[in-house]
Amino acid sequence: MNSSIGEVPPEWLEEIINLSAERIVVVNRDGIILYINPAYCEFLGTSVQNAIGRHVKDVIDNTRMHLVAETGQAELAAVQPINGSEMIANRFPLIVDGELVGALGTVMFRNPEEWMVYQSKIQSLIKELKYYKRRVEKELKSKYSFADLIGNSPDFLNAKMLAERVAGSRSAVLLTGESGTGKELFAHALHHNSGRAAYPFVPINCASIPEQLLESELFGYEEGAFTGAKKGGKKGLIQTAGNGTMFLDEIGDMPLAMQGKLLRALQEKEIQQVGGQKTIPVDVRVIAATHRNLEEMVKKGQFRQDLYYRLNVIKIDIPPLRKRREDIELLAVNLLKKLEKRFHRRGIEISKELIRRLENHDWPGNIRELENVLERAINVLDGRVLKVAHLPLYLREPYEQAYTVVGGKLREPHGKPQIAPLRTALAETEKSLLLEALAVANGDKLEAAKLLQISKTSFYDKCKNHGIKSNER
Ligand SMILES: Nc1ncnc2c1ncn2[C@@H]1O[C@H](COP(=O)(O)OP(=O)(O)OP(=O)(O)O)[C@@H](O)[C@H]1O
Repeated sequence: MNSSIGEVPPEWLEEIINLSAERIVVVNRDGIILYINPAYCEFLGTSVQNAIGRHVKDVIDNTRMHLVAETGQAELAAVQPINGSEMIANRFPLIVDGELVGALGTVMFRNPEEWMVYQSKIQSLIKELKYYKRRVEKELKSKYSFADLIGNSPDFLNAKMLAERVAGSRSAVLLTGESGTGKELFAHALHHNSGRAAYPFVPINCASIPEQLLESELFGYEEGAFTGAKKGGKKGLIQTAGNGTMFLDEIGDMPLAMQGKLLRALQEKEIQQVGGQKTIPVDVRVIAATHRNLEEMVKKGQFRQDLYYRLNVIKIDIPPLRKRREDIELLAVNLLKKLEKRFHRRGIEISKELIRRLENHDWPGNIRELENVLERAINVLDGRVLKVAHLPLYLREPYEQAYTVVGGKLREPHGKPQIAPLRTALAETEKSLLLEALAVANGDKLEAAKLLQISKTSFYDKCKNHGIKSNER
């Protein structure tokens, strides 16, 4: 073994030992003391000269050093009464060149009180660690089951029944449907009902991760792979999903170069980190989703055919809300219950007129749009009944009396103006515009960002700030 200890002047060694452990003793296999430091001797009421060469049992009360030197079994943090004090002792077998030659004993803490102080510090760190571990685990658990998928219309029930049937399979699933139809919810439920439920569910939004970062996010990287790479490297999301499910949302937005790398990983069931040489085996189930027409994209050369076949083993098409209008009332009632919990409200009712209005809308943003509309309505609700007047402008008739936010003023239906705080008014207007852009763009976020003349990243950030779900990772 290479060691630089020879470089240290021999006269320093004893001081180094004294500094590294307050009290220290070394015995040979027969339990004879070969070394003991002055600090230990002082505590024992003896001297170094007196102790060296004697059996350890004759020098230290209640010692077990000779036993450790015989058995080779370490004893850590053992309470040992010495000279009337409870000490915390560590006893290690000394193994040199593979052979047990004796034992090393250290007394870490002078008394249990000192140990308690250390312990309570470590204990609180362990508690903190456990807390964060639980949080991360919770984040990576699927949050929804099939019971959370609301709807009784025939097309929706068909999709749900197919999903329930294939949940336990190892095969890849491709979820198709417009934005906001519930593809991510289906993915959660599929994972929840599979044999992988105890392992992570890792959603990855292929559209929201900048292209240059996607590879290192998916595959991870080794230390020093590129400038700015974290020390120790970083585990990729595919590895994080180990034994669990990886949900590749907006797969149609994955750049072609990455599609090739992903296909290789899925076929070979192993990955290579960016800047790394070794192959890491991975076992993940893939659920992919898109609102795009992948077949068309394959024809146009925008999506790899081989990857399409690999992902499209089981295809589940989720119908848009306008094709299941009969579910709107049921959905609105259920979403309202969810929102009531979030906003700590109770007993809110929905007027029949409002339900009719909701049923007549085309919902380009689907259930996400419905959820946002109801959330907005709760925010401007003063009584207990949600009415058409609480809907955003684009869902109302132009002549209807309504709550509006105009020039920073919240206007009630009967016309009495109320001043709304500027920040609230601006935020409300921004949120409305984001939703309207999404609605006009048929839920296509890239298109919505273009309409608003802002970047895709800024659009995602704003959606996130307003709780408009954009599945960012
Ligand atoms: N069947 C349903 N029952 C109850 N809530 C639903 C249902 N479908 C969707 N939702 C709710 O609608 C919102 C949008 O759903 P989700 O994010 O799953 O849609 P998506 O199709 O994945 O959207 P995108 O393509 O934009 O990522 C979520 O808040 C979800 O909880």
